[in-house]
Amino acid sequence: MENGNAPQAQALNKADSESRAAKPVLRQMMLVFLLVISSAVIAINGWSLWSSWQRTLHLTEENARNLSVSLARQAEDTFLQIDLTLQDVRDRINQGGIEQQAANLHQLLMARKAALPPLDSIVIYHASGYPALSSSPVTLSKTSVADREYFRFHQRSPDSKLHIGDVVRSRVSGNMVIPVTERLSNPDGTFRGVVMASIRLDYFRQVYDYYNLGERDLMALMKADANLVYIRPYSEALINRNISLSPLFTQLLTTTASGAAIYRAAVDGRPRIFGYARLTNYPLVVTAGYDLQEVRQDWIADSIGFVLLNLVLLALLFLLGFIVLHHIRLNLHNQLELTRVRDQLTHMNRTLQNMALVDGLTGLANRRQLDWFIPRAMERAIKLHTPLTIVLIDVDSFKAYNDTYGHQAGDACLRNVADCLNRLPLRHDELIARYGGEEFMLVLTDKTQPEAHLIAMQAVRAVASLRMPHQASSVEEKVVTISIGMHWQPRVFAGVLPAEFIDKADEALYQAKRRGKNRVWMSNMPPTAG
Ligand SMILES: Nc1nc2c(ncn2[C@@H]2O[C@H](COP(=O)(O)OP(=O)(O)OP(=O)(O)O)[C@@H](O)[C@H]2O)c(=O)[nH]1
Repeated sequence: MENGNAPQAQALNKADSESRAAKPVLRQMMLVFLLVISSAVIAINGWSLWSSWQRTLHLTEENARNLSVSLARQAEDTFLQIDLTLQDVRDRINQGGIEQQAANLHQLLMARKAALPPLDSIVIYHASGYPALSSSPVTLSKTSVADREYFRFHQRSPDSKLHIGDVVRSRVSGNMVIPVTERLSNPDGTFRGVVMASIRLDYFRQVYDYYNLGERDLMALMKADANLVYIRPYSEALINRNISLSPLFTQLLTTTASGAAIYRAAVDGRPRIFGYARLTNYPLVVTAGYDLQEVRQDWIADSIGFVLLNLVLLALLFLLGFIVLHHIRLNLHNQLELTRVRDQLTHMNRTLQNMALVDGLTGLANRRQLDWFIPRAMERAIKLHTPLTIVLIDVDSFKAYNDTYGHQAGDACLRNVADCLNRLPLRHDELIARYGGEEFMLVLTDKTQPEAHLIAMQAVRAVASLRMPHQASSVEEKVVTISIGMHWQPRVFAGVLPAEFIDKADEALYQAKRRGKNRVWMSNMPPTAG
């Protein structure tokens, strides 16, 4: 029975170790799954955020470019009106002189100034630099502008084109103004003077303030020589500053007249997303720049909800994964417990079964098993047309043995006899059982009569050869012996009862006893002494 426990214990250990081995594999699989999922979520979100940032940059560039183009058109319109006015004044002077039509020209200057809000004043200067006529209705200033950059430019240059000068503070009005001038030439080409329309810098402040921009965003109007004309946010210190080292002038404007790019502003070094446009007809450039840091902060503020939501989802996914893992572990543990309990029950069942079918003293099959076995053996013999033998064994003079050596010694004697019988060469479909008291029984299948008889003889000789002393024995050798009665049937027919077989064997045993014990008696064969 102990041997029967070993496979069960092995199976139990196997299931246990398999389950233990399954746990880390499952945990690893789940961790890999979570890792793959989280990597995918992070990658998708990263890609999505990157795309969103690129879209934001692209849109901001578009906005900056559109804004700069719009500012360029506005500037173009402003300067065109002034250009036309200056051309008109110059043409009239060329036709009729200044002094000759002073009253008319004065009226014209006043009318044009009134019609053009950006203008601070329109002044006609003599070649000496002193004003000849002005749009001002009051007394003419006596201040010379011969030292002004624009005046010296026209003195030097015979070019009759419109000139936009550096921003100056008007000596008449005190306002910061952009002098827009044209040269007046005598018929022989010599310098006759300058006609100037000054645009109030404040006008650009009004125009640029109209746009709704962030505090660090920037708009600027520059001359083509990279001198700043106006900048928002306004700083007087920056007016007329030259920013020719800006990438706008070193790279961008060298290839395209308008566009957008990210670069550090020359005025404060902050990176911005700039749109830029060069005016078509005038030597001016405008830029509009959105502060990159502010754009990024706005984008982060817009994206933070999305990122947080995804992080929460990721956290939930992990939580769910660990809950599932926990449940799988629990399930495995429960399965293992169930397997263990089932195996224990099976083991207990087998133990009970063995206890019910095995004789406690000798370890041989008991009477219950024998009663179950004989009908099966008979059925098999009927079906296969094979012989069947019942061998009944009785220990000789056993009462006397008990009386002589005691009941304990009697039990030991029975165990020795049982061991001896157990060593007989029986097949797996044959049985040796304790029939009751000091009686044993062999059920032999598919054996010829001589074969069966030989087995019985072997049993008698084997027990006698144990030479267990038995002083009270009626046998001459005074050792423990057995007597055997057996019945051999070449064919078993349906309807024959086990009791009929046993009775015949019992009768034969009686004969063996009667004829001196320590021998075999076969019901249908002559007796043979042991
Ligand atoms: N020690 C012991 N004795 C048992 C056991 N079962 C039966 N006996 C004894 O076996 C004896 C059987 O004696 P009997 O049936 O009179 O036959 P016998 O003395 O063997 O005489 P013969 O059969 O004629 O040889 C009885 O005294 C029983 O008490 C047992 O399990 N242990």
